Amino acid sequence: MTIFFYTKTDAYGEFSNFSKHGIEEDGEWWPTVEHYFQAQKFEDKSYQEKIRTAYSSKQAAELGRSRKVPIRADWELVKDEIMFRAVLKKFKTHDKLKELLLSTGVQEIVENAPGDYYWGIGKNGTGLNKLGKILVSVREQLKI
Ligand SMILES: Nc1nc(O)c(N)c(N[C@@H]2O[C@H](COP(=O)(O)O)[C@@H](O)[C@H]2O)n1
Repeated sequence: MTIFFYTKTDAYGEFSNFSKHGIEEDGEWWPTVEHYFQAQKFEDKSYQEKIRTAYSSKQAAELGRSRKVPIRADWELVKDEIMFRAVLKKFKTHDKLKELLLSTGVQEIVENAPGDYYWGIGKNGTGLNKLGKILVSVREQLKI
């Protein structure tokens, strides 16, 4: 069976980066993985802080997707590794989430995000599902 997730309130919503499960990175507390991931797009420290303190993951995503502030030149090269590290930290930080992820066994995990053909599968199912694949890699890492 395949595990699909997308919104925070549906089954496996905890797998979304928008879920309220914070992580500590770079000596700071980030309210969600989304806050951390979006902030890493920028070299501007004050803009990073604006994203870190955004009142919701949705607002953090909006700030991170704005191009009023330039993003780092190497973003496309580093974004997968940054996402993996942040998601791994989330599941190492929250024991209940770790249990939930391990309970999925060997099943495929899919971010059913209609508008996202990179991290999710997009509207027609042809997206790359990078986040789902990262969750599977994190699950493997947690078993070691
Ligand atoms: N809930 C939700 N809504 C969307 O519109 C989405 N695109 C996603 N996917 C998540 O978006 C994050 C990365 O977005 P960008 O690379 O900045 O566009 C990442 O957390 C995906 O899982 N989720």
